[in-house]
Amino acid sequence: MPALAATRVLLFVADTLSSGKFYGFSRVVAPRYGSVRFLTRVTNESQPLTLATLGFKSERRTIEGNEKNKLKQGISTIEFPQKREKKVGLRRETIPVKKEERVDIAATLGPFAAESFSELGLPPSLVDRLEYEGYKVPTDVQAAAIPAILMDRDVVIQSYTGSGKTLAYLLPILSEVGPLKKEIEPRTSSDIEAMVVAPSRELAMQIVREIEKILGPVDKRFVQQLVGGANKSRQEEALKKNKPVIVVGTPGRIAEMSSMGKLRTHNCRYLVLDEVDELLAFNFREDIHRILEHVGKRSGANPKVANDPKARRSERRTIMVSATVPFSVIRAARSWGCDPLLVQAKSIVPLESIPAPPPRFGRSQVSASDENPVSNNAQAQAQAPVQSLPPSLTHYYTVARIQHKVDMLRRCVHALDSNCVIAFMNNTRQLKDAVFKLEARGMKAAELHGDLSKLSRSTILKKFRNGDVRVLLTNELSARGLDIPECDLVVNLGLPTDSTHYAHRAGRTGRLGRVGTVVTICEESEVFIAKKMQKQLGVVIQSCDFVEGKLVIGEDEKH
Ligand SMILES: Nc1ncnc2c1ncn2[C@@H]1O[C@H](COP(=O)(O)OP(=O)(O)OP(=O)(O)O)[C@@H](O)[C@H]1O
Repeated sequence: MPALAATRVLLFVADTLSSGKFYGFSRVVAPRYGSVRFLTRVTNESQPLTLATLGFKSERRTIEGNEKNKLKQGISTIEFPQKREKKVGLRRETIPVKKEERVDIAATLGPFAAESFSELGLPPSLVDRLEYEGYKVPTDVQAAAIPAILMDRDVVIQSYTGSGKTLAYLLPILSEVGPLKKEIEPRTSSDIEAMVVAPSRELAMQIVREIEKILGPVDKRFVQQLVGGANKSRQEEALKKNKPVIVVGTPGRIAEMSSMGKLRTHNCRYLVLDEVDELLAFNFREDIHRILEHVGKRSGANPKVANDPKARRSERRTIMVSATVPFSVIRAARSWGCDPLLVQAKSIVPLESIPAPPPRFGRSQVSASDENPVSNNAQAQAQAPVQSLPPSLTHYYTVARIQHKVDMLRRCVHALDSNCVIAFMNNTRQLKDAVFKLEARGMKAAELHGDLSKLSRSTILKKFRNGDVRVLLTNELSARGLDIPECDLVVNLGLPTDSTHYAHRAGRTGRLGRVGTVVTICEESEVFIAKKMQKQLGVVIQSCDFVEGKLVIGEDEKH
């Protein structure tokens, strides 16, 4: 790190957030990496925290005329494959991708927006790999989180589903550990340097694939999956043979390997808890506790550190991530992290500045918006009330008797001409029956749930991703983190238990600015739940019906 930058880091760390002031970015010219952004203190405390108020945006060039066109066409517009070939039933047909599926990140640049990854202080080797894989413009949450993590801060990252949170934490980690890191020096130990924990095998494997993609085919051995249900001795052998720098896994398998002494994590520099609010659930508590206690802890080596809990904590960076961050996460992050920051697409605030929500009584269901710390934070009042759902989603509900719900699903898929559908049910035993009914009517369907073997689960997901399955019937297992960009429709056959669950299910569609539709099929007696969620999430859930192959909006909604 250049001397000037190092000085700023020290100043920054010394001048802690105890002053209650917010921090932003400034640019330092670093000979090796071009210009790099660093956090500095904001002088004008009365202004909202944006790149402009931080003197960040002002450094951006204004792009006009031809250059703007070029930027839109070449640099900043992400283009998805224009055609998706898919087998529907026995027919094989080519489905053109909808026009709206072109995501123009540059057109929606927010206050923390950056025009390139190199602007954010990532090393050139990593930026080259990103370019090669087609990642050219950072999303808002990436532009905010990457510099904050590079500044060695503990963070909680909250941003709506499909907004690119995975790369928001992976890129700063990959710029510090592994073959693409800034300072290339020979590795002196075979210790794990970064660990990512995710609540499901599918999500953990998805993160592994994302890291492998960035590392490239030669270096992908530097990441190792440690998911439950997979062969343990093979995982042990791979750890010994490949000496990975990053491990990604589920809490149970990681905790098991750790207690068996198979994982060398005392020098681990980064611990990521992805879908942290889910990882705080009771069933993961013991494993997560073990992980937090053992990863990146060198207590004993330095008696001064061993006696000071805060110093011990600060040996490792703790990064917590989710689209939904209830106050329980804020509380946990405060006790596990060291002066952590809450990083969102358009703001960065110290967690200490977030007040506890007022106690509430008599609520049967938890409200995502009520529990969202930001809506309780005066700093963030100007922000949209819905922060866990992408704005590109359209929400509907329709009414059907329980025995007609699957048929309503089929009519809904036809009317919306959807080709990649995830339908949620609450009871695993009903999934098989629903698949049978859809297949009998010529609609390719498959079930996905936790009772299937790891191999069956990955085979079904592969088929769904490839377009060999049109409707994936599943339960809560698939609600979190699953990234299938082509998914254009989510259907709730069984109602989600609360608005947090609604948000994660709904977020499987409309990824990264794509259009998406969410339809909840209620019984008459369940309509009030859909209306309650509409209020809690701050979205419009319109009533509709599917008649003669068309979607018809309910009469009362038209007025
Ligand atoms: N800068 C970028 N440019 C293009 N594509 C991107 C960029 N960042 C992320 N993506 C893609 O966007 C999709 C969604 O990203 P990701 O899965 O990280 O979202 P998320 O915010 O973690 O969602 P969720 O809350 O549902 O877990 C992925 O397919 C990812 O590869």
